[in-house]
Amino acid sequence: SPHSYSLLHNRDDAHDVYDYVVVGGGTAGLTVADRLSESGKYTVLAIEYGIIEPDGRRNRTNMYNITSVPQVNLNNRTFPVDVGCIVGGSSAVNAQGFQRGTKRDYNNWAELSGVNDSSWNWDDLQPYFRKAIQLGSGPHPDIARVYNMTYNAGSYGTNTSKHSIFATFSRGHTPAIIPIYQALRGYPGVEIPIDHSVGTLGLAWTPRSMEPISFNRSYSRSGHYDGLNRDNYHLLTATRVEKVVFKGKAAEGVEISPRWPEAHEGKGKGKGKINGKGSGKRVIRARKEIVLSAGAIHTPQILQLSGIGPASLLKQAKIPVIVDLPGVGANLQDHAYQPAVQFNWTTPPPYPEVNTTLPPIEAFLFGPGLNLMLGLPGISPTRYQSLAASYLSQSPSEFLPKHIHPTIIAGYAQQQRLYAAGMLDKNFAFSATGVGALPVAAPQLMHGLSRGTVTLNLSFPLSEPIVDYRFASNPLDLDIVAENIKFYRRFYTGPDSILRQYVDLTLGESQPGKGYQSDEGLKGWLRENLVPSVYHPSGTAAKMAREWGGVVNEGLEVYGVKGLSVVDTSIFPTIPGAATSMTVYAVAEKAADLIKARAVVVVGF
Ligand SMILES: Cc1cc2nc3c(=O)[nH]c(=O)nc-3n(C[C@H](O)[C@H](O)[C@H](O)COP(=O)(O)OP(=O)(O)OC[C@H]3O[C@@H](n4cnc5c(N)ncnc54)[C@H](O)[C@@H]3O)c2cc1C
Repeated sequence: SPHSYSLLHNRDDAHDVYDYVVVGGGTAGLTVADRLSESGKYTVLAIEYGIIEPDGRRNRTNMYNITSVPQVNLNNRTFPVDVGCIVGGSSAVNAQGFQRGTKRDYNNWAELSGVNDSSWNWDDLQPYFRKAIQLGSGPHPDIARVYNMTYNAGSYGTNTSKHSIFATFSRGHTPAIIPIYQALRGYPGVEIPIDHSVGTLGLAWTPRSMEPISFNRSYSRSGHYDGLNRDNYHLLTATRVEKVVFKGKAAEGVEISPRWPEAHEGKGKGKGKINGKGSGKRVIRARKEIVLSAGAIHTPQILQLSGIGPASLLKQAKIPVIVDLPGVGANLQDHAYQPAVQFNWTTPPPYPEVNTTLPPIEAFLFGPGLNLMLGLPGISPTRYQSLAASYLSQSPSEFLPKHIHPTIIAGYAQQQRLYAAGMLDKNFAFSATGVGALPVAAPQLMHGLSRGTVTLNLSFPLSEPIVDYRFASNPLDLDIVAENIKFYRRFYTGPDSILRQYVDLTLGESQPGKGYQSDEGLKGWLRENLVPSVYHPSGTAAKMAREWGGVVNEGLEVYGVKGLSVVDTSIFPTIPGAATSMTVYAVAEKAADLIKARAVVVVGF
């Protein structure tokens, strides 16, 4: 019966009312649902469109099928918008790089709250990073010795319970990366932090979201769902939340529909339950709170379908307006992926004999977790100040969508002020590159200046939303990425480079190629080749002041209504200069504490 088994195969098995309904059984959703149900005091239902499947299979059945609109500044190319559609969400399918942003990233979040005493800053978030992420294991001692690999154990928790998320360092042993590693260590502008978890940048080793010993994926399902078996916690899969239903301004419940006409799981394996009743819609109510954790693409869609969003858009869609919140679906950010700057060795540099019993692994392109993260002063010592000055001189509305609401412009003006300061800071990332054994560098742009949108498809509101990254709508984005290319050209072949004896720029540069020397030439190449997303969408229901286009307050509660909160990457006011999953776990841990603190205990199911 559903009372003793937490996975519901059919929506008809769910109760009519729970204390909490969590929408989305993804990275944040399963974390929050675990924390809200762990005391046993509250009943919790998590609702997930995906099903229980093996992790890591990047195919179309565990990924939504969404394509961006043509990107006008990238030669009208379109891009896949990959988001996990599976229990565990994107944490079940992601690339497992595990990092947090720098101090400035989270201190900016506090600034963008518009309140003086915001606890969403670097210092106040660190205990939540330690609660969220346990140190699986540090590097193997041989690797630490050979590669000077250091890490800060104190950045992680020490819990070894299997109901945890683990950060584990690589056991990869790749002697062929040593020459590039040594050359980077001595290169001007490259600092050596203890690791990237301490809030500063440079050349350091990054763990992965892996369990120790087994090296299996550590993700929200393994750490926050498998084996919990709590009577007060149900997970309903293969079920779509279409919208939140209101009584006045109070969120009462969610309207759900089955993913398939007869929603059930385990078809053909004797596990599923088919009762033929699964095709209609149904409302499930929440006594205390509905938590939207559907991710940065679907959370804004659900809000808009529920009547919370820009009033002008809702009117066009003929959706009654519950609250006019122009920020819903605005402020979309991601990290952009720059195709590799690629050289060929004339003769590869020799690497030393390494005394270890570890088997070597091949890590030619990305290496065993060695990452170079740079701020703009490190990338472009000659231009960073002028780039910051020209950014600051822009009118904030200049590159936002036309006719955008004034509150969005006001919020962007704040972001612009903070990013212009960040451009002068060597610890505010504009470039992150995995380091491997080949003379190839494919940096990500970590703080784009453009802002995109997620909006309802007005013709088919229940189909996938319209995603527009609007990448390079702010032309300075391409200038910054061009500086990244020039950094790697200098590193491999410039006068300071100790690698230049192995690479000849004129002969060895296979990409972009020696034909692309001018800034205009490089930017043209980027328009044809750059990818605006590495699947880290963020910011579409931002925790910012309402007069700055914010959607949720300091408690992550949606402005203007009661009983509705958002906990996922949508609430990031600005994207951190780091892959996003570690941060969303910390956000979910903090959110669970905030939600519990405002709960009043009610007894009974
Ligand atoms: C291919 C890929 C590679 C990545 N690589 C990395 C990496 O190396 N390192 C890193 O840190 N980050 C990486 N990321 C990003 C990171 O995984 C995400 O930022 C993070 O997991 C998002 O968490 P979330 O809780 O916001 O959303 P998700 O984990 O995406 O969860 C949202 C959940 O809501 C469900 N849902 C959506 N709509 C509905 C609805 N209407 N009804 C019911 N359920 C719904 C979805 O199915 C999903 O399970 C990657 C992501 C992808 C897709």
